[in-house]
Amino acid sequence: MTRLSVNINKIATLRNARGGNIPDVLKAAVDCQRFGAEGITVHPRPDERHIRYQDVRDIRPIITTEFNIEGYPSESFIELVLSVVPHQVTLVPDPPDALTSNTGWDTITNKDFLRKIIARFQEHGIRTSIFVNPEPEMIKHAADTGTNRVELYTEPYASNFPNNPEKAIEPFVKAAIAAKEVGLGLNAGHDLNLDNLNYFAKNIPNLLEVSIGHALISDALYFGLENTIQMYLRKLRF
Ligand SMILES: CC(=O)[C@@H](O)[C@H](O)COP(=O)(O)O
Ligand SMILES: NCC(=O)COP(=O)(O)O
Repeated sequence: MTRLSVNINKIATLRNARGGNIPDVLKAAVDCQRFGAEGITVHPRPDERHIRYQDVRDIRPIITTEFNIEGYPSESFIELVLSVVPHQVTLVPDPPDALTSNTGWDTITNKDFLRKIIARFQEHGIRTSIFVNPEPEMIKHAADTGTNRVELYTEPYASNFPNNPEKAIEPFVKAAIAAKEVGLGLNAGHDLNLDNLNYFAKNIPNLLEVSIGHALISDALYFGLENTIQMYLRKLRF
C-alpha cells in the first residue's frame, strides 16, 4: 500500500502572506490527518517563507500519523530535526534560495557528507530518505550512504505525463527496480496531482509513500480539504 503524506507548506505560505494565523497551520495538520492523510510532510527552508521552524516543533506533538521533515541538511536543519525527532527525514539538495526543489542528490560526490548526516539521524531512531533523480546509478550509490529510503523526484514524470505517459514513467520504473535491487525503500514526490498519480502508483513497484502538496492544496480550494484528500487516496487504492 502506498501512503499519502500531505505536504502542508502551501498552507503556511498562505498564512505568511498576511501575517497573523489564518489559515491555522497546526489545525490544518491535525485536520489533514483526520481527513485521511497517512502522513504530514513539511519542508522548512532557511528564509521560512512557508513552514517555519517553530511550526515544525509545534506540529510534532499534536499529530499521531507519520511526520516527515524535508530539507537541506544545514546545521540549523539538523538541529531542528534532532530536537523534533520525526518518523522520517528526507534530505534534499536545495540551495537556500531555491524557489522549490528542482533536482536530486549527486550521491557520488556527496556520499561522505550524506553518510555522516544519515548516521546521526539514525542514531536517534529517525528513518532517512534522500531525494534522487530517477537514475539507477545515483540510486545504487545512495545505498552506500546507509539511507533507509530514497524519494524519487517526480517533476520530469509530471511534465512529460500529459504527452506520453508510457515514456514519462519509463525511467521511474527502472529507478524503482534499482532501489529494490539495493534494498532501499521507495518514496516519491513533486508535482504529483489528481491526473498523474494513479498511473504513477499503478506502474511503480514497491512504492511506499508519496508526498503531495502544491496540487493537493490547490485542489482543496475547489473541492474542500477533506474531499480532496479522499480523492487523492482513491487514486492510490486500486
Ligand atoms: C522535496 C520536494 O519536492 C518538496 O518538498 C517540495 O520542494 C516542497 O514544495 P514547496 O516548494 O511547495 O515547498
Ligand atoms: N516531497 C514532495 C513534496 O513534499 C510535495 O511536493 P509538491 O506536491 O508540492 O510538488
